[in-house]
Amino acid sequence: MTGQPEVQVQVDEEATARDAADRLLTALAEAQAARGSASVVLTGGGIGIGMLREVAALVDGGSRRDDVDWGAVEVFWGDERFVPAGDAERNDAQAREALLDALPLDPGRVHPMAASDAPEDAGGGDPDLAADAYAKTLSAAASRLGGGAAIPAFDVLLAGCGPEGHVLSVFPDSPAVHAAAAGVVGVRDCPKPPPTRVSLTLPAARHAREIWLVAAGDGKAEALARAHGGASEVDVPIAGLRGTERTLWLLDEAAASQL
Ligand SMILES: O=C(O)[C@H](O)[C@@H](O)[C@H](O)[C@H](O)COP(=O)(O)O
Repeated sequence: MTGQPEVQVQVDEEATARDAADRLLTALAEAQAARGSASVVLTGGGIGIGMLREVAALVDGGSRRDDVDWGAVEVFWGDERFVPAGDAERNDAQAREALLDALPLDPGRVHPMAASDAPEDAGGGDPDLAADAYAKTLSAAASRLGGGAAIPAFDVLLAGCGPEGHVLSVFPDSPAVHAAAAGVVGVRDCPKPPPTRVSLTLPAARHAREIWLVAAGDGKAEALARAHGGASEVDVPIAGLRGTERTLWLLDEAAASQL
């Protein structure tokens, strides 16, 4: 597991999202060159989706379009809002609108978390059932992509940061942050609406080769400083983000202002 994160700072949120997009295209292309496949874990939130729009701008007819063999990219989610399919609140709905629907992805390699109105045997109706269903999805993928028996060695896991240091749908001193096992959990009474979600645990996220925390705005500065200063992951969950090969914080000047 890597030590302190590598921090890269851009002038503002737009530049941070563009930098993250440029880096993601390079990382996916490098993963495919090295291993013949590439896997990315997407997240939600303003900059999590904003960077996907920047990827779309880079690949839309531009020189970067053919950098990545999109049919060989595996797409996962680090967390999802447990609402009906197609609900605009869903992270996968926002990702599809921002980027995915414009790419020649293999639908069989795009792995959304269950919607609340999915059939029960597909994880619908209860966030714990959805978590169990996603754990099975990850286990099947792990056998194809490599990594531990249950969790793939994701090439890049993207994460945002809340003002109190939450990441994915893992909040300070919550049941999810105390989940010691590498897995997927149902989240209830989430402080950030909508209240019911499904999320990877921090130990599951730490299977990723690279974890990129992408954050902007002075509202994140204190949490980032606390995490960088040694706070526990229970108190500041972003402190628990450590990739097996690299941990990268992509920040704007405001978010980095207290480091
Ligand atoms: O589903 C979600 O809401 C995200 O997974 C969440 O973890 C988000 O990334 C952070 O809350 C940052 O969101 P902003 O970038 O909008 O501040």
